[in-house]
Amino acid sequence: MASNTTPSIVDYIIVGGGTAGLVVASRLSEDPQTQVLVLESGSNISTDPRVQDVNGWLGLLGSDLDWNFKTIPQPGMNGREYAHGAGKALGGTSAINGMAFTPPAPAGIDGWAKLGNPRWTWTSLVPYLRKSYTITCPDPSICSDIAVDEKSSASGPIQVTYPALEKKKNHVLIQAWNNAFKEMGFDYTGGDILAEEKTIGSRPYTASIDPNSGYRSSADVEYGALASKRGNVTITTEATVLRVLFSSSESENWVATGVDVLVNGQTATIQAAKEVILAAGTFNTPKLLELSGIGDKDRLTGLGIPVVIDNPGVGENLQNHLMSLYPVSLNSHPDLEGITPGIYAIALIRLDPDEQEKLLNQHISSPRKPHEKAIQSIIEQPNEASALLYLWVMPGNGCVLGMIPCFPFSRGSTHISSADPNAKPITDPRFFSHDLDIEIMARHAQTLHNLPSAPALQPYFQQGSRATDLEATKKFLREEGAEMAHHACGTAPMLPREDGGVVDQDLKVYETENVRVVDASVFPLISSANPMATMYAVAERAADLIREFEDV
Ligand SMILES: Cc1cc2nc3c(=O)[nH]c(=O)nc-3n(C[C@H](O)[C@H](O)[C@H](O)COP(=O)(O)OP(=O)(O)OC[C@H]3O[C@@H](n4cnc5c(N)ncnc54)[C@H](O)[C@@H]3O)c2cc1C
Repeated sequence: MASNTTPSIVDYIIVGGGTAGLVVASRLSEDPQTQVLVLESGSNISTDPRVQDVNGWLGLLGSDLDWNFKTIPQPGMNGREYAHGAGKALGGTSAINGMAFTPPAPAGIDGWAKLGNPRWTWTSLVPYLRKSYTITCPDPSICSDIAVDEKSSASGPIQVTYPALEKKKNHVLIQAWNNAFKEMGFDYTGGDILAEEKTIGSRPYTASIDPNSGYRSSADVEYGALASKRGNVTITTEATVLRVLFSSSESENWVATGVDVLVNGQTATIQAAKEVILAAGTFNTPKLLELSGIGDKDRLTGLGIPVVIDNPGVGENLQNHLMSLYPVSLNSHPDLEGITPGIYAIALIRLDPDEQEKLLNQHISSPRKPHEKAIQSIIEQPNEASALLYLWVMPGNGCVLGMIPCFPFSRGSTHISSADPNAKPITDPRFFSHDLDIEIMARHAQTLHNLPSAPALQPYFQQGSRATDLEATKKFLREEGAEMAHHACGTAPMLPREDGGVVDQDLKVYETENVRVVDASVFPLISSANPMATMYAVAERAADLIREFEDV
């Protein structure tokens, strides 16, 4: 798959062979006349048992396959700092992640339009979601048992399945979970996972696992393999791009001529006849933009980097999910004999609407910022969720109940602090810097802590002792109970320039002729849940924009 002979000129240079980069490489190379080069820092580990093993992904964090980014201490979280994973390998983070495959909430994507991108709506994205994955039941009779509709409107390279459904024994606990949420007013939503009618409700857990091989189905294994069969694609691994090069601006916009890349210990210049596409991820893409002279002029000048485009939005708007985990023990109940470990089910829930309205009025001051308005308009809709809960059975009698608030209000940043390409960026998510985040999370944490005593679940769970008083819950979350999910995005956002935007609706970097960003840094608003499914769809659409199949 990977090549040692890197061409010196191609049509498209894709910086980063990760989740998004390999989708774009695979689609652009469908035209045999188009020469595509992927430059990836990591190596090709597609057949490495460590990544294939779907149960071993937690062990990849902090390994040689991880960029090992870190946040600075977070004042809103008792000064804690966090290690943020990011895949350094062909396949990028799709090769090391937790594989939860959760499509975005329709209203969440419509929020992108509300933020100033009228042509990015749920309706415009859904064909690309369908184009990116195929979902298969482990066994049709098993799926009908739990009311999963076998029919799906999707057919694409990423293989998705329902891992917990395979063992019929597991269904009792899943049914109990569904019943518990039904009792709370959140009905089960089986069927097509691209549910358009409503986001709230419980649903089966779906993961990017190939049901035939039982291995991880990642961008390298699926899209990368498609691309590498073609003679017009070169994938060079262990190649780190240092900067994008520009010709002096004769016209209104800057033209990228290529990149400088470190490969085999040597710096080489590679030319792009058409475009440079940055797909280096949420932390490395803004870093590369800044190293290339695109960013806040004072920051760049202070570091001795010649300014190409003064855009203070680069590296700002960082968003990430927080999560809270509640370890509980299962009872030795006959219904649970022989159950297998793994994530069983999820549920998307919302707060009591009156309480939520009070909170929004109390904690958002006027004038409301664009993202505050957009989030409010999403979570006020009766069918939209403000948190995702999940049930994860551990080996033995252990179990973890998890909760992730869907749309955080806090915004952070990631910036270079040195012109040295080897230096890590300084990342400050500013968790809980917006009051609403702790208020909303604490209320959902109370629901989480009460779950084991829900009538439908109570026979199966030993009762825990977590505080449910609101103030105590807030304190607990700040001090130890809130953890960072690895869903960072938004640091080169698709937004109007005056609102801090870095790319336009064609994903083109403002004031450039031919530099695009296609990775999670363009998300103007975080996906309601795990972002990988959204990433694949955005990358599929980006490929059509680049080859002008679609005129947004
Ligand atoms: C531990 C962990 C668990 C997660 N679990 C889930 C989950 O279960 N479900 C879910 O939906 N999401 C999950 N995510 C998030 C999700 O995987 C990411 O949001 C998504 O994969 C990001 O895709 P991307 O294309 O933006 O970046 P990436 O996939 O990270 O791709 C960027 C690529 O660029 C390369 N690169 C960077 N800099 C350079 C450079 N200078 N030169 C050349 N190459 C470079 C990188 O090595 C990498 O391959 C998880 C993330 C982590 C870290």
